[in-house]
Amino acid sequence: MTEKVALIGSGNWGSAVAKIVGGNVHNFEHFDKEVKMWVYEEQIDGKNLTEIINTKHENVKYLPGIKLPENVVACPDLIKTCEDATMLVFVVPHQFVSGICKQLKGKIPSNCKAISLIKGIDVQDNAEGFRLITDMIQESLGIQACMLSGANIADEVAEGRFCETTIGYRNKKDGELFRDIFHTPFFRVSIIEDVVGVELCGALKNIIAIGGGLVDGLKMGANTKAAIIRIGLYEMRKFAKMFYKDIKDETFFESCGVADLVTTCAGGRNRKVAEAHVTTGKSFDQLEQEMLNGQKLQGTSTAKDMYGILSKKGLCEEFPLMTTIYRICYEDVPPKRIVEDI
Ligand SMILES: NC(=O)C1=CN([C@@H]2O[C@H](COP(=O)(O)OP(=O)(O)OC[C@H]3O[C@@H](n4cnc5c(N)ncnc54)[C@H](O)[C@@H]3O)[C@@H](O)[C@H]2O)C=CC1
Ligand SMILES: O=C(CO)COP(=O)(O)O
Repeated sequence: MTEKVALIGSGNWGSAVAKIVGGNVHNFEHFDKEVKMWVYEEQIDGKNLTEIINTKHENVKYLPGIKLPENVVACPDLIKTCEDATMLVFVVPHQFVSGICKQLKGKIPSNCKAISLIKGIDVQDNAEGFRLITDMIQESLGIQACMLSGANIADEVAEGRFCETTIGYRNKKDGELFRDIFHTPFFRVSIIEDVVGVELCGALKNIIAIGGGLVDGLKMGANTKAAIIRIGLYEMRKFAKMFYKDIKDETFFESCGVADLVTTCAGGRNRKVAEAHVTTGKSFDQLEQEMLNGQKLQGTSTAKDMYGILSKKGLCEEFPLMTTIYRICYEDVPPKRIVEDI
């Protein structure tokens, strides 16, 4: 059977993976060579971004300087992008997934499979708990979803610098199929049977990355950064296992676990904006606008979601690092409390 891949999202990471997937479909007989990519349409110098991508073969706003394969076709219509696909790759900031799933409901082939590359969780107002993005995709669209996450800063991946990543699967055949479209000699994919573990590592590390940036802004040095990473990993594992006892310990040693935590505390957007929060005193929202040119921070909203869950369950004292990071982001608590309150 011929598989047809559609990419839902075309931001910084979405564009980097478009380069990989567009290249890899040529390596296997069973993949359709056209890869449609849904673009949230916007105007750049009076032109549609989709038109620019389809003529220049470059996402000039979200991944400038990187050529995309010509078989990646940008499309502003979500339904048209997905209606004939058998493999859906979700790669949008987490706050937009629920709206996308609502639009796609009943509009995709029933034999579709999905993979999420999204680092975040879904928390509805007044809800006690939270929902995984892969569960949201599965429940709203009635299809199985794998999860890909790893130490993967998009610009470095797009430049072809070696790194690893992790795919979590429930159904091994799906995991292998998705590995085929992502694996390259410079983007090494491991597949493991732990969707939830891979997903929670990716979501929670974004909160800790804010902590990494705060201590950079405070010029606290390498030992303090290492402490934030260690305590962060401890809280990530404790939280994940508290809600999902079947998550495997080994998952935290994969690229999606400790490696992503290290890279994101060293070089990610959450880190960069948190550092600037300390040095400028500006709010995270303002800095996101000023520094990221339309890219989205995931760590602050995840910290808020997490705090909502912890406070409703009376668990804040058990997770002092995540709680303090939330308070610094949203309650004007001074950044130096990051080391005083943990
Ligand atoms: N950038 C990176 O280095 C990495 C990002 N990720 C994860 O991948 C996911 C997607 O991130 P990026 O591709 O970097 O996105 P991004 O941060 O570049 O986000 C901007 C994208 O959101 C779109 N957008 C804006 N408003 C929208 C709306 N109302 N509805 C739908 N889309 C809208 C923009 O058009 C643009 O494509 C996130 O969960 C992120 O944590 C994972 C690994 C690496
Ligand atoms: O997830 C990432 C790297 O693996 C990117 O992190 P940021 O969103 O902080 O840039």
